[in-house]
Amino acid sequence: MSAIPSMNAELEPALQLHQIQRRFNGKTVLDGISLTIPQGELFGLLGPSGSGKTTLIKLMTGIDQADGGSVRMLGEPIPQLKMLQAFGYMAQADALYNELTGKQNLAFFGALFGLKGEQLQARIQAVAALVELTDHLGKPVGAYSGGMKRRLSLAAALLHEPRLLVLDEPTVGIDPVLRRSVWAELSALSKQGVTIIVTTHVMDEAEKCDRLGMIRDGKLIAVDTPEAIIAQAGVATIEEAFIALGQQQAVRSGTGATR
Ligand SMILES: Nc1ncnc2c1ncn2[C@@H]1O[C@H](COP(=O)(O)OP(=O)(O)OP(=O)(O)O)[C@@H](O)[C@H]1O
Repeated sequence: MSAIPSMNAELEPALQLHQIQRRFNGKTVLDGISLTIPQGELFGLLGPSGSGKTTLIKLMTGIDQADGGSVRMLGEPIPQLKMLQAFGYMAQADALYNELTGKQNLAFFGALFGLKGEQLQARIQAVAALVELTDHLGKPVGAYSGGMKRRLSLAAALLHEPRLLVLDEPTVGIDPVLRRSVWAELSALSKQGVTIIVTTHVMDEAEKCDRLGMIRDGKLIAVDTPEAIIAQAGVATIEEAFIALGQQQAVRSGTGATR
């Protein structure tokens, strides 16, 4: 595992968001979001397209800054340069170099995290095996399929063995068999104490999370275990809960939307 940023980091929540506000061009995109995610939790963020999931995830890592409220990662205020080593981030759009091979891409990202020599080579092999790309490491990324690029981005986020993983729709474009193996690995990492925050549209993925945050129109409308959210909505599945709680929120906020 990478170095712990502060003496008390073991005792701190992985993330603490307090009253987060974010506006773009005068429009409020995140509105008063408060959320604490303890270390070791597998936390899922669920919400319709445009509800603010990516914006929230960017604020959690310090890639973007809130207009109001505060974010702490492992007890440290975010954004902060030294915290960049503390987490692995997989963006929704793959930030890969098409003209470089898969291996060269991983070597580049590994070097950014201070990995070198045998350690770097060993980590490249380990993460490539994990996402089943070992046989494709020598190919230029421009020749990869969309799913292969997603898998390479996930491998890059895992290279430096971060204590916190922030993944924006990591399984989009990945076939169901590999999706299952990626989730098996996320569950295994979570059991080892790695905190994982993941956005998803896929309901069976949401059910695998320890807790879920449902976001709608920039507000957190439910935060709890999948079972408790289903019970709260008085329905049988997460998908139904998602629809029912969304409709209740729409009625409360007077938007009338039914998504
Ligand atoms: N840099 C930006 N400038 C202006 N508007 C933005 C910017 N980033 C996000 N938005 C707006 O904020 C809202 C929330 O976007 P966000 O990408 O966070 O949603 P999302 O829930 O991640 O959606 P999806 O599931 O489709 O990825 C949208 O209305 C989007 O257009």
